[in-house]
Amino acid sequence: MSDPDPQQSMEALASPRVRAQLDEDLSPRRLALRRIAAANRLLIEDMVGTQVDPGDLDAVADELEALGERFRHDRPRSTYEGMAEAAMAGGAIEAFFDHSPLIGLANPLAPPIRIEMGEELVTGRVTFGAVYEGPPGCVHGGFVAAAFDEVLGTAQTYSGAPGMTARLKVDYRSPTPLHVPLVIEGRFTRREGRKIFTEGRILDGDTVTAEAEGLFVTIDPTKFRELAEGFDRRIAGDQADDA
Ligand SMILES: CCCCCCCC/C=C\CCCCCCCC(=O)SCCNC(=O)CCNC(=O)[C@H](O)C(C)(C)COP(=O)(O)OP(=O)(O)OC[C@H]1O[C@@H](n2cnc3c(N)ncnc32)[C@H](O)[C@@H]1OP(=O)(O)O
Repeated sequence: MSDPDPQQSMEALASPRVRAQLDEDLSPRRLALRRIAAANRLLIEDMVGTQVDPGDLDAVADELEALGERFRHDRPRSTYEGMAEAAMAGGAIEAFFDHSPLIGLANPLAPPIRIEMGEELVTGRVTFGAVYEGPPGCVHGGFVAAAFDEVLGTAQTYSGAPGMTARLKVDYRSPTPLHVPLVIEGRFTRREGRKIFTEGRILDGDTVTAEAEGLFVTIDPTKFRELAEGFDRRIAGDQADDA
């Protein structure tokens, strides 16, 4: 038996999360939405602890409200536009991850975490800014857990049959600092039937700030489509009610 072609196995591992972070082959709309999100992210970050003259704050609020009018819509809308059913069969689902609250380059709430996938190790790189503050100068524990969910959620794809998070255990070992480049490691450890076991840690240099174990349960991929379709139906229902 010949050894697996490393190039091929890397391609097999290339997750939509990783592809979602490339700037290649993006439509002008997606590129612009990423720019808007980046500007928005910076705005939110700089707003915390702003030195703007208190007398100018109302004028700034007026400007922001006027800008907000350009994006205003009065009910939730689907972000799945352009995601044909074929997307679930291996097409371009990375547009979905553009909106991820953790890695999404078109989502200003996302720090964003940058994901790399090695042969066995998933590495997330992130610097949490002021808006993620929990204890003074430190990342809020809920965001630490969210970061693990994303990175372990990527690591579980090495099982070949990924699913949804069933359980996430986090041990907070030492405070996780803001404004410092952090490395989040995630590994797939074993699979028992539908249960997929993962573990990970967050590193600030050599210091382990947190460790986690994640249990994922394999689901039929069509469940994601059902969730998306259910969401679309709920929105459509709301709109019909309002009509
Ligand atoms: C057009 C649009 C297209 C979109 C494109 C989409 C592409 C999408 C691709 C990727 C998206 C990824 C997005 C990132 C997300 C990051 C990860 C998350 O945040 S996920 C959100 C948080 N998680 C949930 O909301 C799950 C809620 N829970 C459930 O839905 C169910 O509980 C589920 C599926 C987890 C399991 O339910 P069951 O009915 O299928 O399976 P049962 O029989 O209950 O469990 C199976 C085994 O697992 C154990 N198990 C289940 N839950 C457990 C738990 N909490 N602790 C310990 N064991 C547990 C059970 O004891 C059982 O074990 P025994 O086989 O008997 O040994």
